[in-house]
Amino acid sequence: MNERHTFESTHPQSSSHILIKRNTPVVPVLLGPQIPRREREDTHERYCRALLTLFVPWRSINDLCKLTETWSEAFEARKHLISDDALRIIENIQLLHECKNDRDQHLLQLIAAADNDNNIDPLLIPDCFEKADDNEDDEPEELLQMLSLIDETNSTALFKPSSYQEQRYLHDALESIDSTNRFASLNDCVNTLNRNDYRFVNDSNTFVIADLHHAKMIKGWKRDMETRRDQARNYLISGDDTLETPDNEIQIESVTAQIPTSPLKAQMSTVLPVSTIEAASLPNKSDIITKFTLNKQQTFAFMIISNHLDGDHLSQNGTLNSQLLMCVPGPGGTGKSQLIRAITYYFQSTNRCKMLRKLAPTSIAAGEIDGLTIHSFLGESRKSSKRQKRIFRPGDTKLENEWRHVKYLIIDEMSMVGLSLLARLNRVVKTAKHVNSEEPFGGINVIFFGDYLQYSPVLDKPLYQSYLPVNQYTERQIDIQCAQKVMSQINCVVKLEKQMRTEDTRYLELLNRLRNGCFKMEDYQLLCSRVIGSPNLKISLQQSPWNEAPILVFRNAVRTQINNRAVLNKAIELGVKPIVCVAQDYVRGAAIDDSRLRKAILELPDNKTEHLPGYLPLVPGMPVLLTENIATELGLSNGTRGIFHQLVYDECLDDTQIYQRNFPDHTKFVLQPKFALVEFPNCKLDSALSELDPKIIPIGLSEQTFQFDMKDLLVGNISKIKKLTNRTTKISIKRKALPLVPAYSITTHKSQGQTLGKVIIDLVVPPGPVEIASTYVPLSRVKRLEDLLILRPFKIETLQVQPTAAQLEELNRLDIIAKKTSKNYNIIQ
Ligand SMILES: Nc1ncnc2c1ncn2[C@@H]1O[C@H](COP(=O)(O)OP(=O)(O)OP(=O)(O)O)[C@@H](O)[C@H]1O
Repeated sequence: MNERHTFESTHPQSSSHILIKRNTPVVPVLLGPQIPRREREDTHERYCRALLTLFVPWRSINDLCKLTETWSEAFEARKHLISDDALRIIENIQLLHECKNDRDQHLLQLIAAADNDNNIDPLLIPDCFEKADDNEDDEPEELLQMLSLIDETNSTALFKPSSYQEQRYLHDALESIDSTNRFASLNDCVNTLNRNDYRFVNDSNTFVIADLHHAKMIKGWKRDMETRRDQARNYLISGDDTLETPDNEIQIESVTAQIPTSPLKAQMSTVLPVSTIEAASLPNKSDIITKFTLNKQQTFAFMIISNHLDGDHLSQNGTLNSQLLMCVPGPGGTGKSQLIRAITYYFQSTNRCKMLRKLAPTSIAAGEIDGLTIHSFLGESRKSSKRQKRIFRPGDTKLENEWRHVKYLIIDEMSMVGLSLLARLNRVVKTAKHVNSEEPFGGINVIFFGDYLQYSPVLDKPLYQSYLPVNQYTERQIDIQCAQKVMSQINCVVKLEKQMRTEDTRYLELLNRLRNGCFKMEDYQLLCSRVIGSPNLKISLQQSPWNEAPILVFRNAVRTQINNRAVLNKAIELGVKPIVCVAQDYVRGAAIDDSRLRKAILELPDNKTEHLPGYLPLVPGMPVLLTENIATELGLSNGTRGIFHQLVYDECLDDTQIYQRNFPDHTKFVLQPKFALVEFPNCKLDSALSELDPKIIPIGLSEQTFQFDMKDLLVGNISKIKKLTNRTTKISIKRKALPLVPAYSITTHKSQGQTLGKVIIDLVVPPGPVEIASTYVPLSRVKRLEDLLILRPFKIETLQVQPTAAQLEELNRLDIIAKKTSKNYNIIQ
């Protein structure tokens, strides 16, 4: 029995807590932030404070540190009170910090070994490698106090774009849209709006005050959605409709001639743009090729994969590796998604859908192919901090169950997959499969789809990145090299070249020249004929269809401003009062009192606030984008388009003065929204939620934490600035808001992978590097030139960007493998 001690009766926790002294040695794991490093000057004070509170007996703060002492003086003065045992623990804490350097050295040896024999055991590489100093807490109280010392008139720029050119760019982009007639109602009315006698209708059907019934309904909807999401995910992972797979269940794979009959399965497999499936008996391969009207190249790829699945590859050319590591590259619109649908249908119709896993780097791309995001298998979500990452170990039954039956892995939108992301996935799959670590993905067959000339991954290196020697190896560098090795082993390539989306051959040829870096003067002239204001262009942006066409821009700040204007313009057209939801921001659980800080944070573009907007203007019938993955499995993810129907909110009084500058005087600010009802036409819910129409989804408040740098707000205080230079000026903000933004304008990045009806595109690129994707992605979203308008005159040079050397090298490599593939599989061509 361990020794137990009670607290004194005056101790606040005396009735609920006791102290236990363990008889056997244990390794304590401290919860909370890590103990700061001893040797760093900027963290030494915090180091002393942490050690004093942990190792020196104390009852009140005065026992630890006098008012006149610094924490390091207090620590020196009380060090003798720390026992020898405790001093050893302190040394071990420091040792732990130092061990991280040794670990790096160890990783260096691993990569050297990997270079020699490509034999990295995934279990030897740690799952989460954190830079030791990354996660030290900020001191918001101190920073907020400093802010209160600053004279408001001294602190000018609250939110300023990084450079003059950038500022200029944002200004010019907005001016160009303002000079069209797109927001004519807003411009005409701007004076009327601010006049007190102007009458707006309060739209009480759309904006409804919450009551008890709403509170009850939102709880029920949430539960219902969660159950349906789990069912859908379970089906996508295991092909089963049941929620749990018991650990000890013996799984027998049977191949029967039955078509899946579950309503969920039927519902998940109906996304067929070409024709509908009404299969009564098992179709053979040629039936599927006909059903999906696959072209020659699509058919070739389909046959390679389906033959491999059926074991027919063994009878092919004996030199072929039995593991299929395939790549299907193709420009936008060449039918990659269509081919994936046909492959999926083959797996389904032969009752082998458990063997196929479809993943994509973004939730929108995953939704396109009825797949899941790569991230959802890595245990990393946007919400979870580094410390909350799921750690995968061999023997993790949940992990093994998730991958038990998977034999084929489709990875779509490969241009957006980074080397480091691929390496992490490779490691997870190897751990799950428990098999020979030499084989990429533990022997699973992998098929990559995508177009390397489209947008590349954010904060990661593209898969085609060639090897660059580095001085110091980190886990990231090792990851990158592992993934490069995987990509170098691709053994089968089928290129898709026939354009299936674009109907306008002249425009198609223009797009091809653009992606190949040989854009001509006549192409430029053709595009110029679509610039708004061109003499022969007789269109009005005030009227359908152009008043509904999304405006594709490069910068989030421009997108936000255009959206605000578009919503206000629509409100005026409808004669309704403008309504704006304001986010609720907190620092350490408390609302922000300082009005400058509050305003500055609310005005941040939503790409800096974990996609929760500070201001969300709303008008009935407006297009919106969801900014959070509510249920990717049900087609409700970050980037999904919807139509706003209703807002339910609590009435609350607040000082709205601080928001007023951004919106007209008559705007109503909603500070406590409860939920919004949004129609998502492509949502995969099989039946309507209780009391709602089909496809209407309630979107509740979301909570996210992000960092805000107070430097710009603090610059006025010269005397304090020195103190700040050596430490962080960032504070953590917790925001509650609806995860929705208006979708009148979207960024070009978000448009990748979508076919759009009519679009208005800005082709003037912002300061900074330009890649082919910058113009190719937005221009290739439409089927015909006449579906496109260009916001303002642009330079031909923007469209004469060449593919990078690394891109060209990889495209050539894939070309060579494609030729070999064609020879090896000539029987099925
Ligand atoms: N074999 C086919 N028969 C008929 N229509 C097809 C075929 N292949 C593709 N399509 C149609 O062409 C359009 C573009 O196809 P898809 O979305 O599959 O291309 P993609 O290569 O995935 O494009 P992106 O890279 O932009 O996502 C779609 O409307 C699709 O239905």
